[in-house]
Amino acid sequence: MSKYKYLSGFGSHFSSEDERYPNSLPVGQNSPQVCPYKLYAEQLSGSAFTAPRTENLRTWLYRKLPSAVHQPFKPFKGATYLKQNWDEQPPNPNQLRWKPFDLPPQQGRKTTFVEGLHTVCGAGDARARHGLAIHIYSCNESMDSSAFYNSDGDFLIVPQQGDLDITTELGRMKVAPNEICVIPQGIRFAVAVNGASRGYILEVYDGHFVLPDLGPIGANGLANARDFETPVAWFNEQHIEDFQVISKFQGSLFVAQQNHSVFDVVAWHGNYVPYKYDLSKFMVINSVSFDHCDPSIFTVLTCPSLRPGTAIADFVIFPPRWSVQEHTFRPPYYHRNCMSEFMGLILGKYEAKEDGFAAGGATLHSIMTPHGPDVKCFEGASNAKLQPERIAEGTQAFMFESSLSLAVTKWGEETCQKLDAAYYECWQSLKDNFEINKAQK
Ligand SMILES: O=C(O)Cc1cc(O)ccc1O
Ligand SMILES: [Fe+2]
Repeated sequence: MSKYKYLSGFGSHFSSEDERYPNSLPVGQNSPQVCPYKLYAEQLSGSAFTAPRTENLRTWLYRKLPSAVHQPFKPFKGATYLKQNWDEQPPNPNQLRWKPFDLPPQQGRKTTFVEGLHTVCGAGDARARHGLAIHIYSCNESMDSSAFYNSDGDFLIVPQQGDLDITTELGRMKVAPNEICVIPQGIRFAVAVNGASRGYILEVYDGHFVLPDLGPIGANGLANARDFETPVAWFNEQHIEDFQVISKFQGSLFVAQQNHSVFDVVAWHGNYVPYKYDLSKFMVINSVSFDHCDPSIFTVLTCPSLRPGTAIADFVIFPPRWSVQEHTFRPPYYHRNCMSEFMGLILGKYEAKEDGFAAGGATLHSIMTPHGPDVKCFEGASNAKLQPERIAEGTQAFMFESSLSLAVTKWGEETCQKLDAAYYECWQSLKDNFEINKAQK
């Protein structure tokens, strides 16, 4: 039997007990004078106590020891390239493309998920609770007797290579490439891997991810709430004497020692939870008449700003689908955007650029930076016979789209040595096809 069990739904109020400990959840109240099994009650708040009901997030944890039982935090020196300093480099308005980011070297010291966090770009300040960061993780070692939590915001994790076996305070989940997970602010988790693993992380400081409104689409479609999966309660019965808790706080990492595991939650209830989602379950909506729709139709999750309809960050995918538009240039249009567009590739090829944009790599088209299909894509799609066509079969590209203007770190621009200096060339041989013929005059 699989060790992974999930509760289905998004934004639900769940209750879960480790099946080995029935009746561990208090009935009818949160703080009994003495909890079942003499557990400690601890509330984890993901919103202000007074947030409106629709946004109010909290979970009650029933655990062997409260989280407060730990030694003082000290600086953690293990993750050299995790940054929240957006002034390392001068601003760069160019189209940027990265070749696949390195996996850790096979020889020598191994790297855990936390040690392998590399910040590529970002904006804002975790202290002001506004902004975001985009990281690449690259690791080949499981976290052992340690856990990580992010005091600064939520992590949306997009594995590109290697399955992640994630133990959280609320339970265990397996997240494979073409699946994603969200670990909300404060929730402790440990990542185990099997071999070299790599992926992308969108970190948001402002608030939490929600499903986009569907407007005229109606009550169903895009990412359906029932397809989100939250792990069931599980605690590690093994006693661990020497456990390290690593915290990201105001952009820096700290570590505290404690004589018990953080994975000691026997039961919990609430709506502030980690979850995973299989991208192949996305119900694609698109034009069945003419023209190319804006990519907002492919939004899986959004972290809204206070400005209506304007996201701190959207997580958008480009899934396999039928393309059927008539008298239409079907690939993405040429464009300039008042939003930042960071793209990654999980599998296969991206239709607007079949060459040069490889799985495990990335592109960044910053605010107002012009971009669009390369020459090959333009020529091909301008001359293609328009019949129904299955596109992006076996592929999955995604975009983190943000209303913030993102700065690239020194690691992103220099140290990683993956920037493709020739990227701009993909547009240079686009011809001026302008012609005035009789029919148009
Ligand atoms: O730039 C990109 O490739 C992403 C993108 C895709 C699309 O279909 C329309 C606009 C857009 O920015
Ligand atoms: Fe774009």
